[in-house]
Amino acid sequence: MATEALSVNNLEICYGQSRAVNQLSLTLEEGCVLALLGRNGAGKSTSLNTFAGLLQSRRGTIKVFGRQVERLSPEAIARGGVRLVPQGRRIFPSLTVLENLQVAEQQVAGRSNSWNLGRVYATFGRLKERMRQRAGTLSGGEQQMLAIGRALMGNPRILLMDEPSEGLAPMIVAEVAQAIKTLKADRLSIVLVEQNFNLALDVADQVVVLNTGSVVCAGSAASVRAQPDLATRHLGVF
Ligand SMILES: Nc1ncnc2c1ncn2[C@@H]1O[C@H](COP(=O)(O)OP(=O)(O)OP(=O)(O)O)[C@@H](O)[C@H]1O
Repeated sequence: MATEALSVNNLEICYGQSRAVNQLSLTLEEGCVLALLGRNGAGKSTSLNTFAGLLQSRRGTIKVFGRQVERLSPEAIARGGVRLVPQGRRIFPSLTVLENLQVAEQQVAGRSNSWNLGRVYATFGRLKERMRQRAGTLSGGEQQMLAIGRALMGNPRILLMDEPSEGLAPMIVAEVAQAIKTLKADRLSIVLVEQNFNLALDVADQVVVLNTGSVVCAGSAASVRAQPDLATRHLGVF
């Protein structure tokens, strides 16, 4: 039977009195990619930040490999194997590639520390070539690889990726897609927030579409692909 990596049930998330996400439920199976899609302001980043413990939900549960985490600190959730690749990358621009990776390194007690510098460099050859270069001088695509590499150095079991294709040229988006496929082949479980519909459908197994904080469609990537009008209605894709 498939193992549930992340299981979210009936989540409600508010900013003060304003409700950003309502009754969100989803299940991410181990080794799969779940794409969370929707227009600007749909509630995607809010949901992802809540899964990472950066925001507190008002209602609902979040389970990571069966363990309830919605009241834990971001640090405890990260130690439990959940790592966020934040929107805008948030690397340290004045540090080198190597230093960025080193400061992100975290040994996790009780779990095999399967990610290290060597493995990150083997996955992203470009980072190895540029390891002495200041991160702020990397191209957008390279910075995205570094942001993913930093998350990997924390030995995640679940990666939460917030719009990794943002601001990247199509050729580089293809590289990001390839990287996601490589990580999936390594059995990482991934929630991918995207506005790039084609990238999301290329790599995802499951798709959840949000509109103004509510789920308007959920299903396999194949079933979403078979509903072309959905993209126009909820995602602004023409
Ligand atoms: N810090 C905040 N305080 C108040 N409201 C917020 C805050 N952050 C987000 N919101 C609101 O919550 C809703 C969901 O925003 P969110 O950033 O999650 O959307 P998104 O789907 O990630 O959009 P985008 O693709 O533009 O990042 C929006 O209406 C937004 O204005």
